[in-house]
Amino acid sequence: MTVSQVEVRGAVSSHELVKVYGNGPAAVRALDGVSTEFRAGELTAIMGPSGSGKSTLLHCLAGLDTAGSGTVHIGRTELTSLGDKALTRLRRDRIGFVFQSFNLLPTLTAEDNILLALRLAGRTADREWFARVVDLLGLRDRLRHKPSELSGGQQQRVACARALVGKPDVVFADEPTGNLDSRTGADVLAFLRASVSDLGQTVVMVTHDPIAASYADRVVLLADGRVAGEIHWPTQESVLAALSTLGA
Ligand SMILES: Nc1ncnc2c1ncn2[C@@H]1O[C@H](COP(=O)(O)OP(=O)(O)OP(=O)(O)O)[C@@H](O)[C@H]1O
Repeated sequence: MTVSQVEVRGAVSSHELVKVYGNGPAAVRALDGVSTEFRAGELTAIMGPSGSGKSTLLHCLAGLDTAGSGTVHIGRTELTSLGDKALTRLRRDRIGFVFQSFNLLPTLTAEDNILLALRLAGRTADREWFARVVDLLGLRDRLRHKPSELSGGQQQRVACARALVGKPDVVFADEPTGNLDSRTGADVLAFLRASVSDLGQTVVMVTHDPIAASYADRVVLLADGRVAGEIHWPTQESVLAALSTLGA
């Protein structure tokens, strides 16, 4: 398959992505030529040992960090060639984010948190889509609550709704269950899974957790800043076995 075919098919792709931190003898090659594709309508997990480059890759794919060389495409748009303004617009309009630490604004209600980015962009929410997302996430009776009045799992569900409400091309999730206990973590993973299976969204998630990875359609494995393999229809067992061969 040629690169251009990959660009058109994949929701997100990277080609020979290189990111070096620092310089001289202390330089760290966090990404060392990462070429990979994340397909539309799939939930993909990025896994690998600590320090293998997972967060750096996610941040470069999402336009939160810039690579030293190589390209990233979101659909047909080459993100790596965009100026600051266009990149900000692309992040706002076409990408959703879910972080480990929820990142909700404490003074706003759940509903206002969910809708804030759309309002700042001067867009109005598609009320039918908003209702589907809110119902999928079980947030209907929590919309008037502030984050401090919600449990950690509910706050992360609000963050998922915020990521999905603008119908982004892709949602990037960085350790979305890292701050949750296993039961509420399972709820959030089930919602991310349903956002793909039921709403047709595309999710790329960094995780350490083989259970979280087992919700994915595919796992992309990183080691030492390079793609070290992939697992289709991962199970906890297949993920653990693959990670142990990588020394994780
Ligand atoms: N801002 C930075 N400055 C210098 N080195 C960095 C910086 N961010 C990351 N690194 C280094 O780049 C490499 C990849 O880091 P990254 O955080 O992407 O790995 P990771 O796989 O997400 O790790 P973890 O699983 O521990 O979160 C590591 O060696 C890390 O120390």
